[in-house]
Amino acid sequence: MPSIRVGNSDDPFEHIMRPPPDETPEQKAERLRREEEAKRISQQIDESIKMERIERKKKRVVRLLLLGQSESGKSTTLRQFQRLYTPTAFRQERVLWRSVIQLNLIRSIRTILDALPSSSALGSPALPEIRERLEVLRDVEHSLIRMLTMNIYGCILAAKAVDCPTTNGNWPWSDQEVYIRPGTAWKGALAKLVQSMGDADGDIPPSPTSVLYRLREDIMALWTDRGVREVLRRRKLRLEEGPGLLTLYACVRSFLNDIERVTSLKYTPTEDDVLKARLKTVGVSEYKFEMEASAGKESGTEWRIVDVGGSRSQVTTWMPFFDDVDAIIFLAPISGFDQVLTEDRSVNRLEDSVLLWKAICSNKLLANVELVLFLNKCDILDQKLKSGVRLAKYVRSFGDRPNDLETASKYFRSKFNAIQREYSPNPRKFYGFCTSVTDTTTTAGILASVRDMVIRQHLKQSKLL
Ligand SMILES: Nc1nc2c(ncn2[C@@H]2O[C@H](COP(=O)(O)OP(=O)(O)OP(=O)(O)O)[C@@H](O)[C@H]2O)c(=O)[nH]1
Ligand SMILES: [Mg+2]
Repeated sequence: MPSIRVGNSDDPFEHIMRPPPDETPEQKAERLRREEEAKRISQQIDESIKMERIERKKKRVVRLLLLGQSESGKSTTLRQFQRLYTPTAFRQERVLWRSVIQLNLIRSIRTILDALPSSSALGSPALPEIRERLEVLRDVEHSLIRMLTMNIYGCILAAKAVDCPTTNGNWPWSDQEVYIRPGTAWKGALAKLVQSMGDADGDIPPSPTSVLYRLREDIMALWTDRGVREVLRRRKLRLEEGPGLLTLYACVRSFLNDIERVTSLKYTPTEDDVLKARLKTVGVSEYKFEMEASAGKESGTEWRIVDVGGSRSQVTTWMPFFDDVDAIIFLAPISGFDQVLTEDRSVNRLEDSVLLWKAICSNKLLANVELVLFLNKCDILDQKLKSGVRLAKYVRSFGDRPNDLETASKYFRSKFNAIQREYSPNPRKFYGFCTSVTDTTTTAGILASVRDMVIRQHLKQSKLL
């Protein structure tokens, strides 16, 4: 490329910038003033670029991965993070969960209806009529699923024939569980849908809210009927009572302990309801947020929490996220010692968790990643043991230790710790907590410890780089 040579200078701009030869003293003073001003502005810009760079370096992006089998409590843990660290957004989104919670409740009622024998010689004399009136809930369930699936633009939510056992499978939707696709887009889509309905309740016809309200007495009568309870007991539809939550069977979540509240016309989910709602995850989603100043932490810390689908077919999607992660929270729902996986009824839930834990501990890609173990669903474990289920019957090595929560959780903790010690490629510290992630008070303290540990680990890693 030809160069422009003017005078003795190699600088092509000198020629352009050189003052005119006939410059008057006034013009010169004005030029110098302008040059001084330009220099000041340029220095200001340089300074702000420098500051921005320092800020960017200081800004922490911490990555946390949630792992564990399906229904272990990963998404619930993520919601706890959201509740604690982005409380405003979490509160605002509560209304979007109403349809999911209504569906959870209706599912449980339908499971009970399906479990009842057709003979009318059962429970109170009014039961046959009650059952007949409740049949309409099948249609409501159908329309709620449709709304949560096809009607939401682009099938952001989807219903799929999954692994969910049914009592008699004679209903077209009985083996389907609604799940969410990755990302938070479903919330936006649902918000738009609720808005577009235009009515105060945000329902679609037939309004699930009004049907549930009309049937609330019947629902309560069904749920409290002694004959019905006896059938559920005989058919081994185990009732797992959590605080305010009652779980029927492995895959059916319900709000049967809150019928009056959930079926009211003005029902808006509470924060606890959102934590207890069941919406299966399929795929992997990264949730980004900055801690709100109101959450008591400095803003500017960006968190990226990855929530994965835990069912067996989903495990292969975890791998790409092993790179560049600061810490992993692994959830093992220890209440599942006497349960099987919904997707493979030949596999014991606890055994599956142990195998997954072993695989994570021994993974070379994760050799320097901190592992935090949540022995989850301790509330259900407690109730199970108190109701007389003997742990040693399912876990022989538990032997004749006392059949209580404290002994059982200590036992599990030491077993998981031993696996971690044996299989980790490099020695690592063991962080093991007994959790009930639906419980906000205890979980808040645990998540604060995890947060501090993750930030410490992140800083340590940054210094090593
Ligand atoms: N009682 C009780 N219920 C819990 C606990 N943790 C989670 N749950 C409930 O168990 C159900 C499953 O929890 P999720 O957080 O959806 O499970 P997940 O691991 O995300 O499951 P996938 O998305 O299928 O992988 C939800 O209804 C939760 O409210 C707990 O500690 N105690
Ligand atoms: Mg999930």
